[in-house]
Amino acid sequence: MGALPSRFWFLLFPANEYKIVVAGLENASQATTLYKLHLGEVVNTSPSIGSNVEEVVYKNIRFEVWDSGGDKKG
Ligand SMILES: Nc1nc2c(ncn2[C@@H]2O[C@H](COP(=O)(O)OP(=O)(O)OP(=O)(O)O)[C@@H](O)[C@H]2O)c(=O)[nH]1
Ligand SMILES: [Mg+2]
Repeated sequence: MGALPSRFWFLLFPANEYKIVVAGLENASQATTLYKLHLGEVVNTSPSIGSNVEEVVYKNIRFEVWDSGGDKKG
C-alpha cells in the first residue's frame, strides 16, 4: 500500500494497538521504565536475561512494550 492510500486508510480506521521496543545499553533503566509504565510504580529490577514484555493501556490505546535487555550476554 502506498504512502497516501495508507495515510487515508489510517484516518478512516485508526489503529489502537501498537508495539514498542525499548532499546538501550545495559543498566540504562529499560526494565525500570517498562514496569513503571505497566504497574505505575518503581520496582526493584535485576539485569534482564532475554527480553521482558508487558501490556500498557493508555486511554483506548493498547501498547505491547518490549524491553529488549541491554546485556550483551542476555
Ligand atoms: N538512581 C537511579 N537509578 C535508577 C534509575 N532507573 C533505574 N535505576 C537503577 O539502575 C539499575 C538498572 O535498572 P534496569 O531497569 O534493570 O536497567 P536495564 O536497562 O533493564 O538493564 P539491563 O537489563 O542490564 O539492560 C537498577 O539498579 C535500577 O534500580 C533512576 O532513574 N535513578
Ligand atoms: Mg533489563
